[in-house]
Amino acid sequence: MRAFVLRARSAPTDSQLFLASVGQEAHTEILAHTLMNTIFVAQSHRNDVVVYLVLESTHDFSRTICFDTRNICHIGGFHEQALLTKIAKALDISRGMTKEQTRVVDEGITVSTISFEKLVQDLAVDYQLFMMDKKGTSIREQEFVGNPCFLLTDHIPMPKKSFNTLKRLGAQKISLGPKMLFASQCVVLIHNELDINQ
Ligand SMILES: C[S@@+](CC[C@H](N)C(=O)[O-])C[C@H]1O[C@@H](n2cnc3c(N)ncnc32)[C@H](O)[C@@H]1O
Repeated sequence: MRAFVLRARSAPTDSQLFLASVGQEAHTEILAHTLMNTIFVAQSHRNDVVVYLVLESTHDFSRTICFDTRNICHIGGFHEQALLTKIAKALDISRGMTKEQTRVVDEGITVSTISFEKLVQDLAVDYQLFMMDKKGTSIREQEFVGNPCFLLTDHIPMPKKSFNTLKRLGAQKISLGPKMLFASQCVVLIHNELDINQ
């Protein structure tokens, strides 16, 4: 399995605010683009990928929306609007949830009130964590054994305190080259590298 975590620090957990933030400062379209490129291939979707979108602009708890491609049946299309609608639906379903609760959104899709820190601690049990960083080891020099999990952010960088948590969990920094890319571009390059080498 390949896992991808997009930590969207500026993404609102209120569905209406989330949808209204497309093209605005929070750039919530990043979530749809990243989801699209992580899950879909031409005429199909991958079936060995789990994507976690962590939305952190909230009055109560972060929302972690999980898309597990082993169980997803019909997501409603791969265009931006379909994916944004699905995320907004998950946010609506999550209203009123207490800390560390999970609800089913659709087949293969869940929403949880768990934080990024708790999520990565849980993922570290089954996955080797890789933090995407322009200054890390080149992905072409990295050997992948077992299940990799790639950690990305939106346009707001990872806060310093998270680095200590990630270091403790053995996360390694991986680079895709000298240009600063969108998260949605990173996932294409990561998939391609693994597709060729695994
Ligand atoms: C638009 S970038 C985030 C930019 C953010 N302002 C920063 O300074 O980290 C989105 C995500 O892609 C990752 N990323 C962008 N270019 C990369 C590269 N060349 N190699 C590895 N990761 C990259 C970043 O680490 C981040 O997780």
